[in-house]
Amino acid sequence: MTPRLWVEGVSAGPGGARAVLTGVSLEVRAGEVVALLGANGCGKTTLLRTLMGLLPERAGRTLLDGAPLGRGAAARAAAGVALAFQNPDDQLFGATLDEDVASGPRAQGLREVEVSARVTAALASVGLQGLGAREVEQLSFGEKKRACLAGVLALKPRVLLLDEPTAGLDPVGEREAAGLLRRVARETEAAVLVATHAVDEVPLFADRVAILGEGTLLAFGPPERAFADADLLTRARLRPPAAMELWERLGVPVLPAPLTLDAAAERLRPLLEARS
Ligand SMILES: Nc1ncnc2c1ncn2[C@@H]1O[C@H](COP(=O)(O)OP(=O)(O)OP(=O)(O)O)[C@@H](O)[C@H]1O
Repeated sequence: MTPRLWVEGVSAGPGGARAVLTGVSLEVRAGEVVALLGANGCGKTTLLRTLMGLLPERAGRTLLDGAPLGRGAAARAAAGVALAFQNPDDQLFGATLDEDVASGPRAQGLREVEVSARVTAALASVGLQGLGAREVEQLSFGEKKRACLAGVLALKPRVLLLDEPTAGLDPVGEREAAGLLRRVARETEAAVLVATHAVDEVPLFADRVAILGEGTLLAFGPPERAFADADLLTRARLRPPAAMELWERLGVPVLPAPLTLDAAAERLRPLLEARS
């Protein structure tokens, strides 16, 4: 099946600087969530901005449902690509939350009744219902991060690029966001690519994981495979999810290691019960 988003040998870099990333190839299927991991400065934001058309591809190409995407952010937005920025102040410009989230659907030329329905649904899905009249400037940082997510959800994009959407959220909010990402991908059939440092949450929301490092893509596959190579993770300045690390530190011989705390608990419980 043709993937919704197909990144083929893309090299990317900001401004006049040399390419930060070379020859990155990955794909995101419709309804799938792919987590983009890597150390600070490895090029996650650069890749997302390039896919959005805010930076030119220095080599390679990007396809949507098998057709090459046009150049530039306007062409890519019109094709259904949307990016939620890492820094909310780069994205939010409406006076109130309602106005901000409405601006995207309004620019798509939708009727006001549909715009209003999209705003209500988007704010509810990120847990900001009832705050629509609040001034954007008054929102807390975590609320601004949710507002950024609401803004792109309201666009109903075919490809959703999210730059560290959970950074700055409280721990419960971080878990809720993981569930939300999975639900959004499944329900809207969007291809979702998420740059993140939240390794413990990644197995909760990502179908596949792309690891960036050393100026390129070091691994791409399901979480249990992408996190399996300890040397590769060290080179990428990453660590596996805590549940997997615990398994390794305890030296549990039963592999594969669990990826989540729930999975670890389920596997350890019978062992502990057998001892008591
Ligand atoms: N306008 C620019 N000119 C020159 N270099 C830049 C510019 N913008 C970013 N860079 C550099 O490009 C590299 C990649 O930055 P990028 O923001 O893509 O990293 P990142 O993986 O998103 O990092 P983080 O996890 O810290 O958000 C960094 O070394 C950064 O300093």
